[in-house]
Amino acid sequence: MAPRTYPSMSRREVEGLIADGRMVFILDQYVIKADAWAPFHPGGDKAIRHMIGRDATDEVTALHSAEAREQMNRYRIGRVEGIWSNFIPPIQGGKFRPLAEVGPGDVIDNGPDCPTTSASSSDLGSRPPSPVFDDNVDGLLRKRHAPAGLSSAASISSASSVEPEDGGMSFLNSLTHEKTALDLEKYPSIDETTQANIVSKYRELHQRVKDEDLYRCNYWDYAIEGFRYVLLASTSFLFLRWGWYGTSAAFLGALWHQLVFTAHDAGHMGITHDFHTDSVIGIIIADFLGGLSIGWWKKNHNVHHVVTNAPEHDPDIEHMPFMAVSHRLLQSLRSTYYDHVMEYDAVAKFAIRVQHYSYYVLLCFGRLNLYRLSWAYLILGQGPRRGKAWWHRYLEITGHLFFWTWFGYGVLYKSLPTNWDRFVFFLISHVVPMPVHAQICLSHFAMSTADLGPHESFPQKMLRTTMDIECPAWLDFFHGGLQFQVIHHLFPRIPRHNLRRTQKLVQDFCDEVGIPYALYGFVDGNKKSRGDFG
Ligand code: HEM
Repeated sequence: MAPRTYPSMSRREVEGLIADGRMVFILDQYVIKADAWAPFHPGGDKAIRHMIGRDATDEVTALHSAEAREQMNRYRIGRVEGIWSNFIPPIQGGKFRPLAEVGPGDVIDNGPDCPTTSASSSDLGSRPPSPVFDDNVDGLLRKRHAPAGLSSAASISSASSVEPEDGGMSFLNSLTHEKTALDLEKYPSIDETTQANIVSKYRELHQRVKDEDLYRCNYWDYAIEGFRYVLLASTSFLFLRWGWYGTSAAFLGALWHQLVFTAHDAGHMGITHDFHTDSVIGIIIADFLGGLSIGWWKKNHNVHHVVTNAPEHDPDIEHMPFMAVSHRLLQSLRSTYYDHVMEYDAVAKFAIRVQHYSYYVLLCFGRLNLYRLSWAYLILGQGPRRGKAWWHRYLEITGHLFFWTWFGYGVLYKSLPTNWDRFVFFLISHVVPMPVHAQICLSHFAMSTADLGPHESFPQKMLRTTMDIECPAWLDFFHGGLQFQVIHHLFPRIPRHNLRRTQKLVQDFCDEVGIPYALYGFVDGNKKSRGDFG
């Protein structure tokens, strides 16, 4: 059968479709209209919404299987010529003109009516109502220098006396501009040619990753993980039997800490690469064994991967009123993920003032917050109700009933003699996995939260907003792949045990295109995240 041809579409025509409410993005020079598919999309609609009006080729390639990519061809409606100049998606505040608004004398072409050369002040002027450039909030609190070789996006200035009340707004805005300027200075220019070159080298890198077979999962590595899990579970069980309740709880906590890593791999389809198989693995580990919802996690995490470290869009850095990792959160931003305003109220003012002390304490109770979010997700049916993932919710609910039967009834109620023992067991088992929360925060909290505009390429943004942790290979099991967060963000479906090999290729890529690669020791990374050591 002759391949189907598609009409060439101008940028203005695409704009008109988006103004009419269509979910349109660019993929491999084709215009994709995803409206009909969105209700069935396992990745949810928000991930797609953040790509509207953009060339989503690299994001889509990173997050999908070859079969899903193939499936997208069905939604082609046209093609575009040359380098696509990204719009700011409507969900991020972009404004679009309906085609009807064009008068007879107006030229409709694919020209760059969006600035493409740099995030200049005129670019700022055309942006959504809230300012969008910034750096970390600890910039408000203390002064430190980034280690040599690392972007000064992460370096911080001092202004501990700042009170960002209404009168502080202009200060916050000027800080935003200042931090953005720093990023623009330290990272390659976001002009069209430079970014196109980075994209082209990134695609070559991806080809090298495939040529070196780095997507192939070595199941033996997971057999070793499985052996570790069984060892931790049996040790916990034996100590429970012997009446060593605290020790038993600690081993159970250690098991949960380790299990999260494999749930993360499965959530990204990074084990078998089969959507259903990896989903079931994820549900068994997260829901049946851990009492958490992998569906909630995926919904949250998918958005995090497409808008990493954007204060108003990325749920992974939205922890108001308890913590703020960007000064922009000190102005009651509206979260597009949660669809509500993250108030900078009296509670937030107090909590954020002491966040460098409360940080680790809050992390100790991170798991309790995950229960809350998981239940809300399952009870309110926030997951996909149609499409290939419709049944996940029911399996997850079964998983939660199973979890509370073995843990709530079997361990806490039946095996422990007193309420005090129950309380201590619960506390220890839930605090011991705390390092996983620190490991998750570590990758992003100290990195830039600036928005350099719609023309920054996917690879540059991932490298600017994410850091890796240096550790010896024998400690990889403890970090569970999260130490290679940069590599993971560039290629989320690569199996965890291949990330160390991929790191070398990424370092060469960074050297070639001149993007700093943020690599810290575990302690230094923590100092940066917490922000006031040293
Ligand atoms: C018509 C367009 C699209 C189609 C047909 C489509 C299809 C799919 C399919 C079949 C999956 C299941 C996993 C797989 O087999 O790879 C999936 C997952 C996913 N998609 Fe899309 N997709 C589209 C657009 C997008 C866009 C624009 C984004 C944003 C970058 C996106 C983000 C995701 C994410 C994050 C997942 C992972 C979901 C999970 O495993 O829970 N998709 N998509």
